[in-house]
Formats: sequence, C-alpha cells, structure tokens
Amino acid sequence: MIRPFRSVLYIPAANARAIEKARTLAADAIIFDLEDAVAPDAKADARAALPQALAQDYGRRAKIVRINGMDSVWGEDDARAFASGMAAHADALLIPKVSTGADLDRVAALVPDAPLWAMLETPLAMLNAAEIAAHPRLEGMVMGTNDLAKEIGSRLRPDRLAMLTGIGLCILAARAHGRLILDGVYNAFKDDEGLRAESEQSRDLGFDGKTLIHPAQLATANEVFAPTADEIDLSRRQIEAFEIAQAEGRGVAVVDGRLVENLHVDTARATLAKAEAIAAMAAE
Ligand SMILES: CC(C)(COP(=O)(O)OP(=O)(O)OC[C@H]1O[C@@H](n2cnc3c(N)ncnc32)[C@H](O)[C@@H]1OP(=O)(O)O)[C@@H](O)C(=O)NCCC(=O)NCCSC(=O)C[C@H](O)C(=O)O
Ligand SMILES: [Mg+2]
Repeated sequence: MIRPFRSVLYIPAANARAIEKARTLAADAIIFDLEDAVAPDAKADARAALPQALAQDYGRRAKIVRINGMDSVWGEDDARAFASGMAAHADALLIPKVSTGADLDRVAALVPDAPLWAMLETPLAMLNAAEIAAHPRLEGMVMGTNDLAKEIGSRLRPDRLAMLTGIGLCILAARAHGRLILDGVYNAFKDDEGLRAESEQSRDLGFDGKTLIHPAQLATANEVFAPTADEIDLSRRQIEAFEIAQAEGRGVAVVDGRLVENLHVDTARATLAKAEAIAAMAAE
C-alpha cells in the first residue's frame, strides 16, 4: 500500500501539547522537529523526551524526525540519539542543510538502518540535487524554501520566481531516482487563500505534498494534493476503455475525445492507488 504525503506537519519537539495533539490531527505525516522550532536551551530536553513521544500511537501517520544540522553542536548527538532510542519508532530521519552526497554519508555512518530524508535548502543543494537524490539510503526530499530564499538573497514572492529553477532541478532529481519530494512551508498560517495558491502551484509542479507549520493548514493541503472525484472517475474509465481496447487487439483507446495509451493507464492506476491510500487514512 502506498502512503499519502499530502500534508506533512512540523511539530516542535519541545512542545508536548502540540505532540499530543498530533495524534488526532488529519496530517498524513508528522515531522518531529529538533532543529529550527526548538530554542538552543531546550534542545537537550527535547531530544531526551522524543523517544517516549515517538512510541505513542499515531495511526497511519508517517513519523519523521528532523535533527539539527551536522554543522551544529547538536547534530551528531541527535543522530546518535536517533540511532539508539528513536529509530525503532520512527519511519525516517530528516537531515537539514544537505548540500552533497557526502553530507548524507556522514549521517548514514551514525545511523545504520533508518531511511534518510534530506532538506534541500542551500544553493549548492540545488546544483547537487541529482547527486543527493541518487544516495542509496535516501527515501525523500524536502524543500527548505525559507533557508533557500535567505541563501539566494531573494524575496519570498507569491510566484516564487527566484526559486523555480532550483525547485525544478530538485523535482527532476527526485523523480529520476524514485524519491518522494515535498514542498516547503507557507509561513503566513492565517492566510488560507495564499496557502491554497501556493499549494496548487506546488501540486502542478509535481510535488507529492506540502510541509506545514500549523494545524489550520492541513485541510487545504489534503484537498489540493488529493485526486478529485472527476480525476478518479476519469481514471476508472481510462483503465476500463484501455482494457477493452486491448482485448479487441488495439493498443490505444479514446475517452472523452482524448487518446489513452498505456502511459496514461499507468497514471490512472497511480491516481486510484493514491485515492485508496487516502481513503484508508480517512477510515481510521
Ligand atoms: C506558528 C506557531 C508558532 C503558532 O503558534 P500559536 O500562535 O500558539 O498557534 P495557535 O494558538 O493558533 O495554536 C492553536 C492550537 O494548535 C496547536 N498547534 C499549533 N501549531 C501546531 C503544530 N505545528 N503542531 C501541532 N499543534 C499545533 C496549539 O498547540 C494549539 O492547541 P490548543 O492548545 O489545543 O489550542 C506554531 O504553530 C508553531 O510553532 N508551528 C511550528 C513551527 C515550526 O515547526 N517551525 C519549523 C519548521 S519550518 C522550517 O524550519 C523552515 C525550513 O527549514 C525552511 O528553511 O524553509
Ligand atoms: Mg530550513
């Protein structure tokens, strides 16, 4: 069964109330954050408390732990703590500020088994996206659009003009190597219209979902990244028409005046699989 990653909520690992709340929220995945969301003085306590929080029941929600960067004073201890006390109850480890494949090697050596995810949020990461995506331990990639804008020296415009080249390179790299890829966060968590516009752009660019900072953003991401009823209906009709065509010895079908070939049927099957995974999540 595939897993949906429409809505991926960051939760500060130092915020016990928010962690407790996460078990009931409609998020497809949760990122337990030890990095930016946790103040320096709270980092050691947050790291120590996380194993117990991860051991709770979060249903089908994927559990990802974001450690501090390996260039920080906390990164190595976070990675070791993940390997010894968190890996058994987490689905993946997310590493910030990955710029090269060697950055992943460093964490992979400390954490022998868990799937690794990488934050892509530096100009060098954009240029090395293919090398990062090709890393054998990598499962997913997450855009860090705030850090990227800071490093580029660009403005956070609604059309995200300055980062579209980097985003495109990252999506190509992710798809070339079969990795998941999630968009960055939308900071104005009370601006539903802005979130919807950015999420629609994100979906149309090819992201699997959006990372989020507040529960109020979940419903929009879940809706935007889910197949619509029309898309599900079309997928079913495309598959049916193609199977009939094949049985009659034809290699193509026509649905709603449009050509359907085997590649369209692959997309249709992926759409139905995603819809099923979402339905399974909702049924919990
Ligand atoms: C953004 C916030 C600081 C807002 O907090 P607050 O003003 O307290 O929100 P509310 O009063 O509206 O909260 C209402 C209830 O919702 C719960 N809540 C809030 N946020 C979360 C959350 N993320 N997960 C779970 N639950 C949450 C509150 O506890 C309230 O509950 P209740 O008590 O029942 O009423 C805050 O939302 C926040 O801290 N968000 C997360 C920030 C974060 O994780 N930042 C780091 C990730 S983004 C990043 O790092 C950028 C990236 O690297 C890049 O480069 O782009
Ligand atoms: Mg960042």
